[in-house]
Amino acid sequence: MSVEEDDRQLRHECGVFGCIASDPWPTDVDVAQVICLGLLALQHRGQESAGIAMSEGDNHTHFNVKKGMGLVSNIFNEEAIKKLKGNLGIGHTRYSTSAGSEEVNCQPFVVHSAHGALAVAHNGELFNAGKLRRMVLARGVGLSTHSDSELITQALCLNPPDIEIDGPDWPARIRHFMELTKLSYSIVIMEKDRIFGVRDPYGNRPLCIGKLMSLTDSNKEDGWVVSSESCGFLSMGAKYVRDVYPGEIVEFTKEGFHTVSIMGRPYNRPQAFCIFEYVYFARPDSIYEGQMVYSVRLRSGIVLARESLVEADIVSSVPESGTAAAHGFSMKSNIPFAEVLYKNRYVGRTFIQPNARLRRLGVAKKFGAIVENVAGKRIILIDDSIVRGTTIGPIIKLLRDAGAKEVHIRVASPPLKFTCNMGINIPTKAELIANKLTIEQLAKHIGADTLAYLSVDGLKEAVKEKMPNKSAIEVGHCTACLTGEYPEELTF
Ligand SMILES: O=P(O)(O)OC[C@H]1O[C@H](OP(=O)(O)OP(=O)(O)O)[C@H](O)[C@@H]1O
Ligand SMILES: NC(=O)CC[C@H](N)C(=O)O
Ligand code: SF4
Ligand SMILES: [Mg+2]
Repeated sequence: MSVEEDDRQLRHECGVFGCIASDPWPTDVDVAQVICLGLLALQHRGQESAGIAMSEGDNHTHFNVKKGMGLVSNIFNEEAIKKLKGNLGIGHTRYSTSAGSEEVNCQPFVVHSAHGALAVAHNGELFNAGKLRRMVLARGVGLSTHSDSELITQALCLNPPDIEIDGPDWPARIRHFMELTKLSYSIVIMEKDRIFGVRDPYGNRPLCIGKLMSLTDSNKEDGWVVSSESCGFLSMGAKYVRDVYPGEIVEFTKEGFHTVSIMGRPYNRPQAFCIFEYVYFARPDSIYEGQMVYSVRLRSGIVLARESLVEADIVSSVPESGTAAAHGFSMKSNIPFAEVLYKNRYVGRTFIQPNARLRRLGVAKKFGAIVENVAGKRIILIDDSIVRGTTIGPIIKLLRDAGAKEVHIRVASPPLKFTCNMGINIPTKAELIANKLTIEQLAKHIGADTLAYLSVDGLKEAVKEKMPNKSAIEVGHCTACLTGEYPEELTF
C-alpha cells in the first residue's frame, strides 16, 4: 500500500450524473455544461478521475467522450466542454473500489454493441462480481479491465433470455442484468437517444431525479437530470423531483421520464440504503428519502446529547462532517456551540506524508486551534465517526496545547467494526480502531477525558424520526459496518 493510500481514512464512493434535453433537438441547452456542474457538485464522492460521454441523438453512431485522472475542474475546461456536443449525456466522478486508480478504469465505460453505442456510469460494488465475471467470460466476451463497472457494461450487452423481435430491448437487458446481481449499484446508462437510471433492488446507493427548469418560462422544463445526490440541482437551475426507487428502472427521453419497471428483493428482504450516506458520505444539502441530510445529522446530535450528556462549557465539532451533529447536541443540552478548530481547506487528503510520524502531524497541520474559545474551557467535541482513530488524537492534543481544561469526545455514529463491500473502502477489520481497543482504552489512547458513541438504535431513530414514509416495508437501512448484518451474503 502506498503512503498516499495509507493516508486515506473513510473513502467516499462514486458520483453518477445524467442529463437529457427536452424536445426539440438539437437543443439550445448546454447539456455538457449542466453535466459538468453536476459533477462538480458530486466531487466530494470521488476525486480520482472524472468523465463525460455525450450523444447527439438518433442519427449518430458515436458518442463524444472525455475522461481523465484528477478533479472535474482540471479535466473539463471551456474548450473540452465545447467539444462535448450533444442532446444527452452522462458523467462520473470516481473513487476506485474494484480496480486500480488508472486511466483505463475511468468512467463512463463506452462500448459499441450489436445495437449501437452504450455508455455506463456506476456507483457501487457488485457483491457477486467474481461469479458474474466468470459467467460473462464464459459467454465469449473479453474484458479489458478488472473493473466491475466494465463488467456491468458488458453484462448489459448480453442478449436477454427472451428473443428481441423488434430491435434491442434495453429494459429487458437491464432486467436480465438485475436478475444476475442484486447489489450494489446505482447506474446511469445511455444509448443514442435515451438514458436509463437504475437503482439496485436494495436501494443501497442513492439516485434521484431533477427537473431542469426553463430560464424563461417557469411552467416548462428544459430537460431532466438524474444524479447520485440533489446538492447540485440549484446551481444548474434544476428542481428535485424524487428519488429513484429501489429496484426501479427509469427511462428518460426527450419527451420526459417514466418508470419502466420495479424489481423486488429476494424473500421480501428489507431495503438497505447505506446509513453512512447520512453520517458522512453525502453533502448535507442533499435530500435522501424525502429529508435533508443536514436534518438527520442535526437529529443524531440531539439523540447523542440525550444518550451521553456530560457537564461542559461549550460544544464544538471537528469540521466538516461533525458540525451539524454538534449543533444538534448544543440545542438539546443548552450548552453553547463555539468553533474551536479551523480546517485548512488547502491541505487535501492526498497530501503526501513520508512516514507515520509526519502523517500524524499531517492531521494537526490540517487544523488550527481557535485559542480564545479553547483556553480554560471544558469542551464537548463532536465528530461524525472514528475509523482508524488517526484524526481525533492529534486534534485533542492540539486543543490541550491551546489550554483546554477537559476534552470530551462524542461520536455521532456507532463504532465502525466491519468492512463494507458495497462501494466504500472501509479499512480492513484489523485497521478499525474499534476492533482493537475498548471504549475506555480508546479514550485513554487518544487522550480524551471521556468518549461515547451514538447507539445503533439512536442513529436509526435520527434517520427515521421525520421520514415522510415510515412503513416498515418501504424503509430499511444497511448498517453492516456497524452491526455485521449484511443485506446479502458475499459470493465469490
Ligand atoms: O478515525 P479516522 O481514520 O481518522 O477517520 C475519521 C475522520 O475522517 C473523516 O473526516 P475527513 O477529514 O475525511 O472529512 P470531513 O471534512 O468530511 O469531516 C471523518 O469525518 C472523521 O473526522
Ligand atoms: N466507489 C464506487 O462506487 C466505485 C465504482 C466501481 N466499483 C469502481 O471502482 O470504479
Ligand atoms: S456497510 Fe456501512 S458504508 Fe457500506 S453500505 Fe452498509 S452502511 Fe454503508
Ligand atoms: Mg471529519
